[in-house]
Amino acid sequence: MMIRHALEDIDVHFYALPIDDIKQNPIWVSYVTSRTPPFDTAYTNNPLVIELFEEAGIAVKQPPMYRREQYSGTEIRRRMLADEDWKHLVPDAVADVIDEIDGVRRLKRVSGTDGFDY
Ligand SMILES: Nc1ncnc2c1ncn2[C@@H]1O[C@H](COP(=O)(O)OP(=O)(O)OP(=O)(O)O)[C@@H](O)[C@H]1O
Ligand SMILES: NC(=O)c1ccc[n+]([C@@H]2O[C@H](COP(=O)(O)O)[C@@H](O)[C@H]2O)c1
Repeated sequence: MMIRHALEDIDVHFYALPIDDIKQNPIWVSYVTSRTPPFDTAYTNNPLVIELFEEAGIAVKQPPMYRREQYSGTEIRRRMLADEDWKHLVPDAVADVIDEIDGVRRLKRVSGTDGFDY
């Protein structure tokens, strides 16, 4: 929903296909291609995904990282947990969805533990 809203706002036409993590690397590329229209290039920076697609003979392109120190899911979640500013790091549509679903409170709740801090 967040990706869809953000891309609609900048008039990018696309469709998203949900693909499960099947946790079986040897058949993962076959699983992906069985659920997608034909494609000749995969775009990713994920080392495992690069390896699996290249092994299967599918071309991979790696988009250059842009201001990675701040445009990072890990960094944005850290800011949410620390009550620091984060909305300027995501598209407006994404911030709206996170607000609508009370996302920061939910993140704080699921980041807790049921044990001691050692
Ligand atoms: N700053 C960035 N510039 C360009 N591409 C990026 C950037 N951050 C993530 N990507 C790419 O977007 C895709 C999705 O990345 P992902 O969802 O793992 O984001 P992430 O910020 O790495 O999240 P997390 O910190 O939770 O691992 C990957 O192909 C990744 O390489
Ligand atoms: N065996 C598997 O289920 C398997 C293998 C490789 C990647 N994946 C998933 O595919 C996705 C790849 O996304 P990115 O290329 O955007 O990192 C990730 O969610 C990753 O966990 C799953």
